[in-house]
Amino acid sequence: MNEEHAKERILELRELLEKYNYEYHVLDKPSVPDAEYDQLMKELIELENNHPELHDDHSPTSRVGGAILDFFEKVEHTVPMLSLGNAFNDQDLRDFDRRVRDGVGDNVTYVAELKIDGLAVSLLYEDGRFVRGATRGDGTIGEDITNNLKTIRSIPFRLKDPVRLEVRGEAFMPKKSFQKLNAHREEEGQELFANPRNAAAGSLRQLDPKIAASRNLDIFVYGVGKLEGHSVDSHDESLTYLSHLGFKTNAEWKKCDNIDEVIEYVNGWQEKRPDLPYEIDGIVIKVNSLYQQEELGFTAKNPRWAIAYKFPAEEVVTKLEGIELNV
Ligand SMILES: CC(C)(C)c1nc(N2CCN(c3ncccn3)CC2)c2cc(C(N)=O)c(N)nc2n1
Repeated sequence: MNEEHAKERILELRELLEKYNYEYHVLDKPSVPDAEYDQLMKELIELENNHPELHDDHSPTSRVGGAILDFFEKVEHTVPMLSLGNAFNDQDLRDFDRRVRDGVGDNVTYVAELKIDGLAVSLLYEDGRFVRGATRGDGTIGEDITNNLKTIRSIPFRLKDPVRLEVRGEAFMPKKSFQKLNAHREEEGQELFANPRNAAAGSLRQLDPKIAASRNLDIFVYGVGKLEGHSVDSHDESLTYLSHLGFKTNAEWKKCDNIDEVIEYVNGWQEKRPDLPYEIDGIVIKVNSLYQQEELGFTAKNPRWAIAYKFPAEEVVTKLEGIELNV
């Protein structure tokens, strides 16, 4: 194929694949089967390899994780990603509720949500386009894993509104994908992952994005770090807005009018936990009003307006060379 023709074909494929990618990742309504998409992508990768002079960072090939990185760039979070205080029983939750009501009075409602057991990440959007994704790291400095996060299909590349937004979420590996991955690794005589959280973290820390792309990772977004171009007054409103924008939020969250309803929700999910298709390690409880969150503020490292109720570790039976251990 001569130079002129190759350039034409590359530009044509880039446009076509961007359209298909937008349909698949944002509209979730692909107009071509995956096999056709993959075939066109393969053709473009080949053509671009033969014509490095036509390289373009915003080619669709950059989405499927072309270049293997030597290291991850450091990223400073504009709004630090805090950690959470823990509660281990009902009394801890009642103590938390008392502290909150001492701070803001008795007219307080909570939002309770499942605590997804994965890896906390932050996604940055400018003009409604996904520009960068990073690990939580130590809460202030994380690692740029944009290329790996691009392989998570539930991360929208373009939002419904052109907002500048930093959104937080938990990337995770569904239980079924974890079981399949470990079964494959066992066949290959490779070391197994201990749990889905380690498998998700290990996958997102791969320098070769093609490996992350093969791990069927997913994400639930749970909060906003920074939001320009729109305003919300409460946490339940921000969750609703995030799903309007095209994000995947966890549908099990519940607005609770008092701590008794929170305790009921916590006990309910402690029972239903094994039936979920993903792992959770507890429940996160947040004061719903953003104004009251502001009033309550933070301790040295945790918000006073949120707490994580931790479930006891699940009974796991580990077969170790035929010896049954209950750990
Ligand atoms: C925005 C706040 C601070 C209230 C907050 N912080 C969270 N986390 C902080 C601690 N994180 C953390 N991670 C590693 C080491 C220390 N802390 C991991 C995220 C939340 C995690 C989940 C979840 N997992 O499903 C959730 N539904 N809501 C959260 N909300």
